[in-house]
Amino acid sequence: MTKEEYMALALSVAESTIGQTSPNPSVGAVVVKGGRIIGIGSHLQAGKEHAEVHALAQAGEGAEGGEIYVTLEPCVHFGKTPPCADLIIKHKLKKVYIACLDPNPAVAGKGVAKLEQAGIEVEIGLGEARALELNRKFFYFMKTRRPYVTLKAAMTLDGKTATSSGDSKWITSEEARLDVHKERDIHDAILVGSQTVIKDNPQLTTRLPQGGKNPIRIILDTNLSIHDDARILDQVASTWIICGNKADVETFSSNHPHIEVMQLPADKIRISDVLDVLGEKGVQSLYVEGGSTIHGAFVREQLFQECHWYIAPKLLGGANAITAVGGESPLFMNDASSLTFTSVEQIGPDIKVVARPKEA
Ligand SMILES: Nc1c(/N=C/[C@@H](O)[C@H](O)[C@H](O)COP(=O)(O)O)[nH]c(=O)[nH]c1=O
Repeated sequence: MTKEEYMALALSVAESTIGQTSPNPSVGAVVVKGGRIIGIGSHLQAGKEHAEVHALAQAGEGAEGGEIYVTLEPCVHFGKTPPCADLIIKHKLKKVYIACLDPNPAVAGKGVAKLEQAGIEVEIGLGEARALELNRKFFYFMKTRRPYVTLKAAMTLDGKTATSSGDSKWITSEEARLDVHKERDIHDAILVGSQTVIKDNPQLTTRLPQGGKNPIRIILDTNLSIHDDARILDQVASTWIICGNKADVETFSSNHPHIEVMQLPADKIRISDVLDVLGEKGVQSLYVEGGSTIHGAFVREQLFQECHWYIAPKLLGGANAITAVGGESPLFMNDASSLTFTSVEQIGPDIKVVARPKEA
């Protein structure tokens, strides 16, 4: 295998753990000696061993004089296990290939410096684009201390997410809705507005055949208006409610002591305040399932990093049907958010379009 192929293997191993390592990044490592793979490892869960620790444990003494391919710069800090840079030095590897540097400015380059000081050759950048993409959300959070926001909407071909009576069951297919649960599984949190809770009474849990992690359910509810029997108030998953400063938190909390309520200082909920609060709570990735008014707020304030549009081959019609992105229309087309399509894929009878705002 070529060095590109060894790094591609490390990247594949890292990609297979996306969503399960939060708040840590997903990392993969491959140890090679004499053209033979002698160790493969990935970071599987925050608090557990890093990828290099697993790969080097598998390689054992045979690692001496070998090379390691790692998708993120080896750490220099003492966590659950000693720094990976020290472990690589201890195993006397000859060369380290690093796909991308740590995004944290406090540690970026420190792992490389430590390895080079110990006389180990380091090559940076092999598979860098794929390494940056795989931890895109983590890197964004590290840089901004705000969650990476993905807007998700399911709509008819003419952009409707419900009929004028509010009916939306179902627009997209089972297969497309299953894909939504895969997205929920890899996100730290999911967010909807109180209108969606009142209209749809959603569970907002991850229901995959193979199981999965429930994201934290975040409800924007200015006046704590959701009904006491709403399903998201059950104890199947964590639920946080963000409300305005006029809401009667005391009464709500006495009725629902297990629900975390975050009261913002203003009477209206501003998305930028929501993202600051969630960032402080360590939420790195946020999946916004709407509805229309919520999407309108995120789009108007340009506070999203990605949108996933699931489009069904149906035409609903009706100027009074519910549109995917509500709120006020800008006066001019120039005021539209300019995006770039990053992928379009068919899922069953539907298509999933992923688009991102043009890099600022
Ligand atoms: N109507 C549709 C959706 N509807 C999305 C939201 O309006 C629902 O309230 C939410 O997904 C329900 O969450 P649950 O209770 O956990 O299943 N989403 C989709 O992908 N396709 C649809 O056709």
